[in-house]
Amino acid sequence: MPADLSPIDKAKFVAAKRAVDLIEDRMTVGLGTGSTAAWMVRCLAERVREEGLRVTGVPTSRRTAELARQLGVPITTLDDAKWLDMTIDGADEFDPALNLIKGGGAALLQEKIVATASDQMVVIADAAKEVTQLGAFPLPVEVIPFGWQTTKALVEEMLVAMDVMNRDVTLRMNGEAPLVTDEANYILDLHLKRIGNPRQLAMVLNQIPGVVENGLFIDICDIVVIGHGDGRVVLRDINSGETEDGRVDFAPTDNIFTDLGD
Ligand SMILES: O=C(CO)[C@H](O)[C@H](O)COP(=O)(O)O
Repeated sequence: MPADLSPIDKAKFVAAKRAVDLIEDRMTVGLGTGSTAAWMVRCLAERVREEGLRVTGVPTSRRTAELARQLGVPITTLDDAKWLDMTIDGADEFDPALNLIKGGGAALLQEKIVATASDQMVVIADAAKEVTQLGAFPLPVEVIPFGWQTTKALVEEMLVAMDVMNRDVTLRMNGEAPLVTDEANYILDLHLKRIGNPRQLAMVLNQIPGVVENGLFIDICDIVVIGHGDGRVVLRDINSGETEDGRVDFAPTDNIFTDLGD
């Protein structure tokens, strides 16, 4: 086991491990995208290997599909699965109502479709992702490349009309070129600092021609599992109102480190 794993990676690992314990035999599970979700795929692969857990994963990105394949987690498409028991995914921010900002890894479109098609969405996060108000993390908005500058201008106009004070909008780049998502779209990042009414903003953004989807996940997340660097794990369930405070031993097997590519 690498001795130099950072506290943040330990926090991501323990959150992922606790969430993977929620998976039952024969479930169909949405597999999120990002560094925390990658820990989840590794922990899930362990259960498949060690316990013979029968699970079918629905990946939310090409990256996650590739990792699942490498680690031997059976996967299918959303069209095949149609409906899922659970999705486990990371987030860039979550608020007290478990509303989220997602899309830091540019997979928000597939992530939202898969999470919405699931009985339960479980978010796994290190404690730094918890905020009282969303918006410090730039809000990703997926737009089609055709006429993206017009779409950007329309987004800016809408932010003025909504009296949003901080409204810098930038095109996400990948080196010199625009970043292209798995669905061949672009991402606009909205630097808003704080979002007063996330529900309203999410609805208004999706009315703009050229906008495919936005990274606000409203009323989608059911459970958040918050990991800490010392092994403490807090699980909050928005439906039952219950909070569980526990620990996960940081004792991953060597196997789990075989694919630390992120
Ligand atoms: O929304 C996402 C990808 O589109 C990720 O879940 C989000 O960016 C969190 O990533 P990480 O776990 O690496 O912090």
